[in-house]
Amino acid sequence: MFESLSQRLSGVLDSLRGQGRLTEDQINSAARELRMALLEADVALPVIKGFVDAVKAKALGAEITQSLTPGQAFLRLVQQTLTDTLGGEVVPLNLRAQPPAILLMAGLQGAGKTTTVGKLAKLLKEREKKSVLVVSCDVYRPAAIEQLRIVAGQVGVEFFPSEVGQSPQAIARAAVEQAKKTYADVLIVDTAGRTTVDEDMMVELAGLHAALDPVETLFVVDAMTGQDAAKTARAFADRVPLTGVVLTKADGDSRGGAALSVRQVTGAPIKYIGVGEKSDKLEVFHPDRIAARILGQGDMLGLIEETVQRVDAEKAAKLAAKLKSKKGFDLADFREQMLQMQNMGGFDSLLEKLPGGANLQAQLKNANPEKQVKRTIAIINSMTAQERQFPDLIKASRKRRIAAGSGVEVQQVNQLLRQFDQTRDMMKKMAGGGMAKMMRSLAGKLPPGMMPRR
Ligand SMILES: Nc1nc2c(ncn2[C@@H]2O[C@H](COP(=O)(O)OP(=O)(O)OP(=O)(O)O)[C@@H](O)[C@H]2O)c(=O)[nH]1
Repeated sequence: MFESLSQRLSGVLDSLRGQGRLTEDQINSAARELRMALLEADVALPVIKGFVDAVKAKALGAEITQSLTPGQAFLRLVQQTLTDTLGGEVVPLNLRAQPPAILLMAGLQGAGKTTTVGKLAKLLKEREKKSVLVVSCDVYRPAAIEQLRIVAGQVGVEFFPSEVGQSPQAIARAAVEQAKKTYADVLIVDTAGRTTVDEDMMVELAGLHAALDPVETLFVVDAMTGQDAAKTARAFADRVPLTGVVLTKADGDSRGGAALSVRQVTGAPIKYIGVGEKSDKLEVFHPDRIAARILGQGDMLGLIEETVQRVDAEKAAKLAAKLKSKKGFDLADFREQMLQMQNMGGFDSLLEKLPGGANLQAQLKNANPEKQVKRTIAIINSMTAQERQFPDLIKASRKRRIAAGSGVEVQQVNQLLRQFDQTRDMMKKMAGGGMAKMMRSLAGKLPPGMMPRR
């Protein structure tokens, strides 16, 4: 995410690290570098000016010039300014309305509106336990209505059919009636987008807004379009009161200009960030965590949340019980853990949240964890049930057979067995109550609604 900006900023900060003191000249030069990095990231000019002025003014103050570790103090200052520029605090989705809470989606064609409707519907259904109805008011393209129908089916929410030729407002009103009749908690209304901002689109959107009186009007915008994204958002915000922005395609090689400009240019907070095409690739936008990620500090809390959400709580509980039983932890359990890791949905998004910046991520990606997990599962699959239960008894001749059966070298079978031993030792230590303690303390730190409810 925002890789080039991340590298540029980390470069500026690295050059200050380890300095005993920072002179005014060094601060001015770092400020110039920051300005260049933000220009390259296609951040809107007034935002750059505000950012650099704020950093410079504070950096020249006593806190940094007299700090014993000025490089670190400067990093904290940039991180805080970056967080503020991205919006400061998380602004949660507002669903406080007489049901159905209506979410109106707006944006240009291809920005990712329909995909985002699906992602949002899934998130509300699975994490908030809301019943969701979706409807398309794109009466110009039957394919758009069909796309929403398919997306709704994929994420398992109700779809209200509409047809080309109907008026968008009539569709919207009928959908509200349907939502009331079926006691839906949330109604998400997808709208038609055009390739550029045009008057007809604005009039239609303003009409829909007036007819629906939505609790949220979310502007969906492609992060790849840089500061243009902020300008387009501004044009929309001038016509309908936007309550939030969804920044899509942040997984691409977007330079970061949209994320850094949108809040200040429109006043509307970024509420979600789209990080992939699949329906689970939508994250709540945490300005502080994104700032930390951009500066290579990682996002451990995000990583933990993602892990907790995706791990199957029931299986984890069974595993914990088994650890305490006489049988203990065996290779079948180890395989189960590997399958759960696969289930965590793409290692890329996990790696991105580790501290260490782009370089470490690249190194880890080269190690190809996905492939290693697959190989581990293949090796365990080639064993007999008894071997999985008592791996210590596997003889050399069997190791050769297992290696041949799973298409690997014997050395890799040995490596897996060593890895299993280490994991088993660790699990034994945790079984003494450590695991439960860790989970409880984690649960206390997570925002409500983040723990799995299975
Ligand atoms: N990589 C990536 N692709 C995305 C993301 N969100 C949407 N897309 C892709 O962007 C393309 C356009 O998305 P749509 O949801 O069809 O866009 P739309 O705004 O509804 O477009 P119209 O219906 O034409 O107005 C699709 O190929 C999506 O898969 C994202 O967060 N990451």
